[in-house]
Amino acid sequence: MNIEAEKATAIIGPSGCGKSTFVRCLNRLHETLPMARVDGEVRLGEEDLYQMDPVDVRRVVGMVFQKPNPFPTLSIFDNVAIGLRLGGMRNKYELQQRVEESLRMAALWDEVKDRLNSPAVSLSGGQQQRLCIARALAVEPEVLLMDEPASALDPISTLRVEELVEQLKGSYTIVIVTHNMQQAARVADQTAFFLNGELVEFGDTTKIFTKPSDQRTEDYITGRFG
Ligand SMILES: Nc1ncnc2c1ncn2[C@@H]1O[C@H](COP(=O)(O)OP(=O)(O)OP(=O)(O)O)[C@@H](O)[C@H]1O
Repeated sequence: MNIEAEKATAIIGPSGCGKSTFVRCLNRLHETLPMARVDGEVRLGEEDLYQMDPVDVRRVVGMVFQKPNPFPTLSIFDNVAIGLRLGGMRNKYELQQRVEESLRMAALWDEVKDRLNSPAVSLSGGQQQRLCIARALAVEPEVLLMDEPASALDPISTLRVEELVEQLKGSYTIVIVTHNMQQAARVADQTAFFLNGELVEFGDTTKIFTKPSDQRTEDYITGRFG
């Protein structure tokens, strides 16, 4: 698959078809599983991600998971700052700047600017998810992987996350796993359809949803299965 830079690519397919497994290959998370074996190649520009230090890979390729997972003992500020501090940023002013910028990009700043020292877990689920997006953006990744980022959220928070994907895709390369075909159609420029661990079809979202080449894609998007 040639995932285009600074666009949003959706990964769709029925439950268990391998969507999460696929995106986890893109930032090498699956290697943490016992008995994992690696085949093939993932390139970011000219660089082979599997030749890089995995810690560097995860800085360049950030990830947001289905359930918001802020660090429960840390404040809102520290959740966003942690990656920067681990990367060696010590200057307080610089940290503040970057935290604010990341929270603004995640469309959360206005809601939290007066309580940055409150625990992250005091936020609503939708706010926590935007906090996790801010945490991922703080270290300035090139790619943002989102594994069903809105499926645990209410409709209003879902809409906010979708709006965010729209905004972010001009600056970041986004790969979003979604169960929701309408969501894929709304936010993604390109869509990949997976079935039984196999990539069946990949192309422009409009084409996948209006004129798919493969019968299995057509059956899935018209609701015949899955
Ligand atoms: N290409 C593959 N070959 C063999 N097994 C695979 C392949 N891809 C995924 N699997 C296995 O299939 C199972 C489901 O995969 P995964 O969780 O990635 O699916 P999913 O599409 O994200 O599912 P869900 O939508 O329910 O979250 C896992 O046990 C995974 O190890």
